[in-house]
Amino acid sequence: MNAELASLATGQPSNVDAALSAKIDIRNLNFFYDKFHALKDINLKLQTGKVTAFIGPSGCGKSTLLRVLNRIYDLYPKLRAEGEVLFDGENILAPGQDLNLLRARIGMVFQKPTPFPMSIYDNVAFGIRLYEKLSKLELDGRIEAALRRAALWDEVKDKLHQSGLGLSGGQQQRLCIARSVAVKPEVILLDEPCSALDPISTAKIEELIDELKQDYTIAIVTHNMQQAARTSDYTAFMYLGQLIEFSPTQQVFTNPREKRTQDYITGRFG
Ligand SMILES: Nc1ncnc2c1ncn2[C@@H]1O[C@H](COP(=O)(O)OP(=O)(O)OP(=O)(O)O)[C@@H](O)[C@H]1O
Repeated sequence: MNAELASLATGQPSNVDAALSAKIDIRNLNFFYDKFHALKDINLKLQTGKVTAFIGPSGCGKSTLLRVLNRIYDLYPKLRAEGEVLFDGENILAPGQDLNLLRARIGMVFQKPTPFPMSIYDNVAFGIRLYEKLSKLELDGRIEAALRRAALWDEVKDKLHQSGLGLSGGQQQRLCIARSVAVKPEVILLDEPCSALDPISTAKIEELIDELKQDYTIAIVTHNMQQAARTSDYTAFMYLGQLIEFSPTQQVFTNPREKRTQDYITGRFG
């Protein structure tokens, strides 16, 4: 078997040290919106402590894939996943999972900032209060740490008890990242986190991704090729529900294996 086929068969990107560990190992994943087959036999590994970018034309299944990873689809009837998603070796698609715990371990930040209609402090405290009983002092410490982690502390430290909805779009998105980080997840899923942001806020989020990857495994969906190239270690190119190419980011952007990847990244379609 040549390297490309081996890479697709194992879900391991080509040119990757096989000794790297997979935080999430997606095996033969198929996903259906009722009768519509949205993800077709996906095999892919998210390496621990790395950033994996998902790119591809609108409707190719990027967001669907991210939503499978923390089982958001369970909230809706007639949606179903087949195959396996191993998270530290355990299949999270199997019945009997504690979905609240899963969503704390695999956090998600959406395209549109979604702060809750409550104070900045309570937004970040929300998830912590669900899972842990902390003293006021401990909670204060955790909230400060999460806001610092999300590069937002300096901008909000004097107005923690004002509404999160009063922040700018870029600040709201960093608040959502702080809320996700506060519950100490292991994986963070970012679904086009910068699409509603200006270039300065976008640059801040990108810096943040770089910083966060020291502690977390990150997956990011983006339509911005420069952003994928800047922020990620690996890039997955999807098309019509299939994984077409999965390689180290530098390779995808300098020497893609597939013509369809080349056409997409050079703007020839999509
Ligand atoms: N709730 C739903 N019910 C039925 N079909 C859906 C649903 N959500 C998505 N789809 C379909 O599944 C396919 C994949 O959609 P998805 O949102 O994952 O694509 P995407 O690559 O993230 O697109 P975009 O870049 O535009 O956000 C599309 O054909 C879409 O129409």
